Amino acid sequence: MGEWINVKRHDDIHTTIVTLNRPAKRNALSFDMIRELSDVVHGLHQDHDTKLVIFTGAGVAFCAGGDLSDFHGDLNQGDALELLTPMKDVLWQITTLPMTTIAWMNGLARGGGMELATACDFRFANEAGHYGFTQGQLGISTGWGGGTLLYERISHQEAYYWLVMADVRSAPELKDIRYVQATFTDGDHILDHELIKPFVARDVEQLLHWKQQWLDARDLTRLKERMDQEVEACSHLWVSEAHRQAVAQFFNRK
Ligand SMILES: CC[C@@H](C(=O)O)C(=O)SCCNC(=O)CCNC(=O)[C@H](O)C(C)(C)COP(=O)(O)OP(=O)(O)OC[C@H]1O[C@@H](n2cnc3c(N)ncnc32)[C@H](O)[C@@H]1OP(=O)(O)O
Repeated sequence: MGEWINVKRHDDIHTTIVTLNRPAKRNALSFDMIRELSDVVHGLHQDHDTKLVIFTGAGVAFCAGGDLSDFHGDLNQGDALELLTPMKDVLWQITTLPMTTIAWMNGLARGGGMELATACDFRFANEAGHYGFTQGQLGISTGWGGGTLLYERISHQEAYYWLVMADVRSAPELKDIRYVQATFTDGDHILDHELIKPFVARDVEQLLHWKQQWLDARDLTRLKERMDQEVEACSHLWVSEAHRQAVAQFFNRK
């Protein structure tokens, strides 16, 4: 078991649950966590016996995005580019995993936490949570490639509008724009949940085939280029006064 990322394999049903485990910080992704998550995801790429991977968070949050103590407001553009890139690589690796992936959004998510969910094939959201691509409120744009991925998940019009509004939405609102497949209220026992049972019922070959079909339907070279461009664009906004002030305001809020 890792320090920040728990991995629980259920070999009998070919399913693995990956849990971000930093509840006191709302599972905000520090550099250490990103390194650990990267190792986990690379391991999954070599795993030919798993058909389903479920990403979730411990405590009340799915993920509060990048840890703003690590991704702080005083980085220069080059440093921001360098520091944002590893998580973009993780999101790329998650997107291209050979098995079906689900974001079980057990609670709130913000910023990069939404990007992580967007890298998964399907999303289910707790009705108690609230969710936002709030980067626009921080003077930046999505920095890990998740804005690009959002255009793969929902209509271009809704994606564009949400990124500009940068607002926080309820789970039913996410369902309205088809960002999540369904919402839930009782999500503690993931594998027993009615929403997950149909995935578990499919066999390994079926799920691997459908995932490959999804990957084949995309221009992955262009998708990767667009994710790289997104990180570059975010790194330029990172040095803006609006961003520096927004991060300072977050830490001074209490
Ligand atoms: C870097 C990549 C970039 C991207 O590509 O998008 C990003 O992800 S930028 C980060 C975007 N995320 C945010 O702006 C979220 C900031 N956090 C919040 O707005 C709130 O904390 C919350 C997530 C809505 C939760 O609110 P609440 O339940 O009221 O808890 P607290 O605010 O008291 O937080 C508890 C604890 O967690 C720490 N925390 C939360 N989020 C982060 C974060 N992103 N980075 C670092 N630390 C975070 C918060 O400081 C509290 O710590 P303590 O004060 O020590 O208790």
